[in-house]
Amino acid sequence: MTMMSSIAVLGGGAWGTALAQTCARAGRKVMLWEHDAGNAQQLANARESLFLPGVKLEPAIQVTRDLAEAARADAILLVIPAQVLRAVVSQLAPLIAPRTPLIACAKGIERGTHRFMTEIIAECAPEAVPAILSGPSFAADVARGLPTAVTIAATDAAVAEALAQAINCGSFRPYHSTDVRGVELGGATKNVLAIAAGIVEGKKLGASALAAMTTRGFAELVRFGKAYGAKTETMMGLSGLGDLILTCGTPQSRNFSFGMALGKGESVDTASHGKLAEGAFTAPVLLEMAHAKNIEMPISEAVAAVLAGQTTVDAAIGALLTRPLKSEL
Ligand SMILES: NC(=O)C1=CN([C@@H]2O[C@H](COP(=O)(O)OP(=O)(O)OC[C@H]3O[C@@H](n4cnc5c(N)ncnc54)[C@H](OP(=O)(O)O)[C@@H]3O)[C@@H](O)[C@H]2O)C=CC1
Ligand SMILES: O=C(CO)COP(=O)(O)O
Repeated sequence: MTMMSSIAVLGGGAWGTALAQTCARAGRKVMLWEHDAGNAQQLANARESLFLPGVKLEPAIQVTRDLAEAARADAILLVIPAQVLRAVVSQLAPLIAPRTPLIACAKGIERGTHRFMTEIIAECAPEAVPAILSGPSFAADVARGLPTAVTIAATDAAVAEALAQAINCGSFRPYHSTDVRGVELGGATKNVLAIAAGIVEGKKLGASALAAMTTRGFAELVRFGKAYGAKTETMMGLSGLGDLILTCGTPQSRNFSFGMALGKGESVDTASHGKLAEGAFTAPVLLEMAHAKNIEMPISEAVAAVLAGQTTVDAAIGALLTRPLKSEL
């Protein structure tokens, strides 16, 4: 694979801005594409994203609203919410050169179709090379250059390795992998579990309950992953267990803080406080996919039921605690 000297980042939200910073620090020529006029203006003039206030863009980052300009890059990071990925990749597909790597950075599964992020890329841009970036990494930490490790996966090992090289900058350390499904599935699933962990915190159920929830949540992630083709080692790595530990442990996670608000009695409609909590979108589709393969996921099921208004937080906790006793394994 040839050297990737230019990288486009689609999405000037929190994570897109942080990844643009990283790519610039890695010495790449960076084009940051933002669809919203107000945020694009803020990025270009104030050199700050509305989603990541206080972080000044590296001078090497150019901002554009022209998708065709961004499409000329050697590799493109797709840093937009999971549910809009299809629309953006469909617009992008006719503009890119064949074999351009398109790296999904969203953590979700498409509602309605049950498609993982790289499946959407393969469908909408068949000439591109799909890849996925995921792992324990808060945008605010990465943007400030704090040490972070993530995983980047593509089916071709050489592509994954070249992408990892291209975005590696001292503090931001990407491991490479060919287990695409394992990497994308971990990130999507842990967001739902982080909502459950936040509920535990919001209800003040204690540190022991939080550890139990996180561990039994990981058991659900592994069951789901095995059924959908993930490697066990991947689920035990950065994009699975690593990200689960991160987002189940701090209100810095938007999914966790969404759950915390629910646990404190806020309504589903207001609990996100206007921030993106991907797990809320993933929960119902995760459950449909679990049911399709008869996989038991009681914690995820409880989150989905609370979000759909089918049960209350208290009733869901009571139901989880009174399930019949069973073998741990
Ligand atoms: N923040 C983080 O720490 C991390 C986030 N992620 C993942 O990255 C993904 C993006 O998250 P994040 O950047 O934090 O979210 P933000 O809400 O901060 O930003 C989302 C960005 O996507 C844009 N967007 C929304 N709809 C569209 C659309 N239809 N077309 C084009 N752009 C659109 C938004 O623009 P606007 O709203 O102005 O329309 C905004 O610029 C999520 O899947 C998240 O799970 C992964 C790792 C870390
Ligand atoms: O995925 C993340 C960190 O790895 C970000 O988590 P939140 O989307 O919950 O903030």
